[in-house]
Amino acid sequence: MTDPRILVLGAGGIGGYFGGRLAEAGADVTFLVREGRRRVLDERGLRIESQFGNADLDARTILASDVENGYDAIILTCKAYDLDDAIRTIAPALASSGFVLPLLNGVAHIDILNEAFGRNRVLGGSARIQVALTDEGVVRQLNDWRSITFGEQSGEMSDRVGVLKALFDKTRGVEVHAVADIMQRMWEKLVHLATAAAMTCLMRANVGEIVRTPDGEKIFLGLLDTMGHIAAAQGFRPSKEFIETYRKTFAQRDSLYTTSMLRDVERRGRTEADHIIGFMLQKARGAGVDAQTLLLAYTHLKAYEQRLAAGRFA
Ligand SMILES: NC(=O)C1=CN([C@@H]2O[C@H](COP(=O)(O)OP(=O)(O)OC[C@H]3O[C@@H](n4cnc5c(N)ncnc54)[C@H](OP(=O)(O)O)[C@@H]3O)[C@@H](O)[C@H]2O)C=CC1
Ligand SMILES: CC(C)(CO)C(=O)C(=O)O
Repeated sequence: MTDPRILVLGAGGIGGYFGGRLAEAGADVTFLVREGRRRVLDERGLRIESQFGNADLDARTILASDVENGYDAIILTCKAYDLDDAIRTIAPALASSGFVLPLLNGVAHIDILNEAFGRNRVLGGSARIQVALTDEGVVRQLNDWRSITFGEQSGEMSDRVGVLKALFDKTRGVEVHAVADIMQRMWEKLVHLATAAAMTCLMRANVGEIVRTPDGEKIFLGLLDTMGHIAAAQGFRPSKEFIETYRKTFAQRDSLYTTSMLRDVERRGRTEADHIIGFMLQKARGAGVDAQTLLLAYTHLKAYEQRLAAGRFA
């Protein structure tokens, strides 16, 4: 597999950025999108705005109704609430020797994908980036985070992981890591994201705005510890280095850092509350970890969902 046919499901923030960077570097990339996104891509092309270089690309797109078999790699970039539909859509596209690389936040989707495709056809993956799709359909990168990390669930350094890494190595604006401990990395990312998303959504503020309140830093760091205990109870204790890094991140008084979940709330969209915050709460309960702030954040997001569903936002 030297020049894999790659299908990227979704051309939103993550799919548009990483798929776009691969296409820009000459990889064989097709985007599987829905009608609305296709219209924008056909009219305006795929535009990436980034401090690592803007790009205007003619993205090759297909709809679910056009799907044919034969893709060697499918990069899955939907939100968790679209996962079931996405699985149904990509299943006929995956070549018999092909694999799926999901870039969703969280870890719960891995079991679902394993069930659908078999564990040996599903890589683990994680993206550390802040990127959003603007109202005009532009993929806008918001800071200098730009890494993608992936690997076999088994830990093997397989040829297909090497091929994918080599393709990303050719791109600009992407740092790529092929790793032998992807599940540990995904859990660490979940500890980071769940802490950041719970706090930014609960307070409707960025990290700096929270830290500058009298007790914000204490609550933030307490929640980071709680998330670490939850991960440890699942067999994925975050490393000391990881905790030290994020203790600094969540104590930074001038930080402008926000999360994609807060951006979803602010645009009155659906969130991944169940997949990220609800999942961690459920694991906390199972392990007997005290998680009051997490419970509050989850309740807050579920109340928001009800208000959204009832159309009670002006
Ligand atoms: N944005 C960020 O900074 C980061 C996001 N993540 C994670 O990455 C994942 C994706 O997030 P993000 O890119 O921001 O989300 P977006 O909403 O920007 O993009 C998701 C895209 O997937 C498309 N999609 C969903 N289902 C289908 C389907 N069946 N067929 C075709 N297209 C489909 C959606 O299409 P449509 O427009 O038609 O609904 C949408 O454009 C999430 O799990 C998120 O938590 C991880 C790190 C950072
Ligand atoms: C935590 C962060 C910013 C890191 O990539 C993220 O994943 C998100 O906002 O969804």
